[in-house]
Amino acid sequence: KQDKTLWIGGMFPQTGEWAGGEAAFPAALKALDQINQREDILPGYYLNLSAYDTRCSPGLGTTILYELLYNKTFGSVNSSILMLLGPACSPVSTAVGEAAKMWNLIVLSYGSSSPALSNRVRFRTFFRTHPPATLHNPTRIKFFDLFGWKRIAILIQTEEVWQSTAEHLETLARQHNVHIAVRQLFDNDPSHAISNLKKDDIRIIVGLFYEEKARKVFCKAYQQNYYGESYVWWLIGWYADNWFVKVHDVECTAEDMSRAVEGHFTTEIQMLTDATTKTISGLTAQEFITDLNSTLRQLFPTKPIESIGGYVEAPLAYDATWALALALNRSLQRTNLEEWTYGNTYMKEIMMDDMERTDFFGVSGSVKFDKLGNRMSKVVVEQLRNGLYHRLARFDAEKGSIEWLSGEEPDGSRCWNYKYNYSSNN
Ligand SMILES: CC1(C)CO[C@@H](CC(=O)O)CN1
Repeated sequence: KQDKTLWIGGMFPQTGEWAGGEAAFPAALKALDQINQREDILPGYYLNLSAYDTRCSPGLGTTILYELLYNKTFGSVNSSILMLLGPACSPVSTAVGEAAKMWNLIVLSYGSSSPALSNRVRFRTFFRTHPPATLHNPTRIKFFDLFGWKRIAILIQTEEVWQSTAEHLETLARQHNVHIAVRQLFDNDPSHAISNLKKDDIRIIVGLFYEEKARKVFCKAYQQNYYGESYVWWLIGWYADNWFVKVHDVECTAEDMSRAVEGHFTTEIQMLTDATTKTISGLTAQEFITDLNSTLRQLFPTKPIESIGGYVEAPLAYDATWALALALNRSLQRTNLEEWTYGNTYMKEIMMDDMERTDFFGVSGSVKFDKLGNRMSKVVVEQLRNGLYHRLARFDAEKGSIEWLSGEEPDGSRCWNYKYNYSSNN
């Protein structure tokens, strides 16, 4: 008996500001193949994906949305897409997510970090397996509490994602009687902001900026002698590992930069679980990555794996595809999805409810959404020592617990404890 087809849309950027679709699309297709082989998921149906390249452009993403909505005929039957997998880039998710709710279309992103997307009024039907950038903040506050760091500054590049993350950090800080003494914004040149931090004798700084600006910040900090053991920098952890010695765009040497950045902490969302247990797909996270690596080597034979767009986020795309299929599988028990049309708010409410029930173990860890449609994940804390990043701890924001990694727990004797047990009462 020929299975009937259910359609979903897909948006995967292959070029642009963030070409996250390069690795995310193959990962999503792997999940789709595995799902369509499972008799217990959407029995009697074949889940088909109509995917497009958004080039990380909001305008193109919007035209693709209309194409998906109004190109009523997929394959041989008239059908509407039940949900949208993607977009990846925040600006595209902002445009598409705001419009999609008007068609009662659920949007499940695997790559958008903008805190603005947590607005449940604007993005009523938006979910994401990629946590918002604000998820770093509870981890930062936890460490400030731990070390009695009471007086903090935030150095912010003027971009929506960083400014809204800073606002969230300030709100959290107030609840934990941590004082955000200074907020310094900069657009392109951080020199003035850094001299202000120095004038205010700030010692603990949270840096919210992209990698290219990070190099500018630390070259200026080096030149103003605003670095060393009396300063504790908290940076974003997903820059390239050697970001500070790629000195092509700053006037400092790799030596200067290495001295300026030595000892800083980073926070990064964990996107591939360390667990060795089988996930919803039957594969362990390692088996998934090994299989993905061999596929990516074939697709991009000349590119080093880590430089393929969305390589780090690929587990989020794989798990998003599973989350989408499992939600539809639940809805199938309650309503006839073949009769779905975009005006059917009754069916939309069922699918929303079933998406909100998402709760399974995937390759990126436990997959669940909070009431704003945000993924909750663990956050890894690292420290740069002698130019190499060391994993210190993993923080579970949901439980508020820190898991110290191999011998890094602060026992008062280790180098990093005396070095950074700095109490900024000044
Ligand atoms: C960790 C990062 C690089 C943050 O930006 C995301 C892309 C975006 O939010 O536009 C992808 N993942």
